[in-house]
Amino acid sequence: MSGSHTGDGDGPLVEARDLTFGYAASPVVEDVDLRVERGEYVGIVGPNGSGKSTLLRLLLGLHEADSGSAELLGHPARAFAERERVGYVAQDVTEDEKRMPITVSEVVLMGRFPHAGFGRVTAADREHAREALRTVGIEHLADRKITALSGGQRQRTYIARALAGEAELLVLDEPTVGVDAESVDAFFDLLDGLVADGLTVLLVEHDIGAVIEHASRVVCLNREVYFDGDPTAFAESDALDRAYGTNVRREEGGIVT
Ligand SMILES: Nc1ncnc2c1ncn2[C@@H]1O[C@H](COP(=O)(O)OP(=O)(O)OP(=O)(O)O)[C@@H](O)[C@H]1O
Repeated sequence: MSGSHTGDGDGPLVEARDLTFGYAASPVVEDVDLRVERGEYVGIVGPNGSGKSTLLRLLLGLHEADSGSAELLGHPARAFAERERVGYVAQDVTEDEKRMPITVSEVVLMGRFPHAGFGRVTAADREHAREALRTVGIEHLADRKITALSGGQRQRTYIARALAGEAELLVLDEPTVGVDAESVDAFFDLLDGLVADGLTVLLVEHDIGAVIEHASRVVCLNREVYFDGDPTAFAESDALDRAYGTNVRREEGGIVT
């Protein structure tokens, strides 16, 4: 999964220092320090509107920080060029996507383009793409138009594209929104398997219980970082109550905010 890239040594895949950003005058992400090492599985939680998606976009270099810095695989995030090394599964279906009358297998094959010699996709590239579809369990959807997928199937398509591209880091923004409970369990099992195979995962997720169960580390955000560390310690800490500004109920089988 680590691909053929070796240039960045063993440094962190993500490194943010004092990262601050606001759409208008007041910041929605403030003084955030975050470091993600290779092999980690980091879950970002926080109340609605707490800056989680914005933070991901800053880390990916899609917004320019007002102050502080964000580095992706050792490069300033804004200038990072080797996009195939980082798979991003965004929350919403983009307008571009809606206009794309292409199939699942074509989307996944696009992950191979940076690897294809002289811009030519080979039989080996196609096999990589098929393998990625098999890994995420949607081989049967290969010829389906991406505009005709459920939310969960779409997420898997973009994960497959990242795998086909040999991404080292997978960034997901609320991948289980609108996905039924059974499929959510299957989805987290899939992520567990990918992490076991060496992929690094950074995930924004509203289901705190799922993050505590699956991630190796939890970051709790409400504009600023309220907690960064071990999931079990997080479940027992008062950071959750402070960040959500409410008493969070801990019930068997989950955490209710
Ligand atoms: N493009 C934008 N222009 C102006 N304000 C924005 C924009 N995107 C987000 N915001 C505001 O920034 C704040 C943080 O939003 P963000 O989407 O990062 O939060 P979030 O934690 O991901 O929320 P949710 O859990 O509801 O998806 C919110 O107050 C939101 O209304």
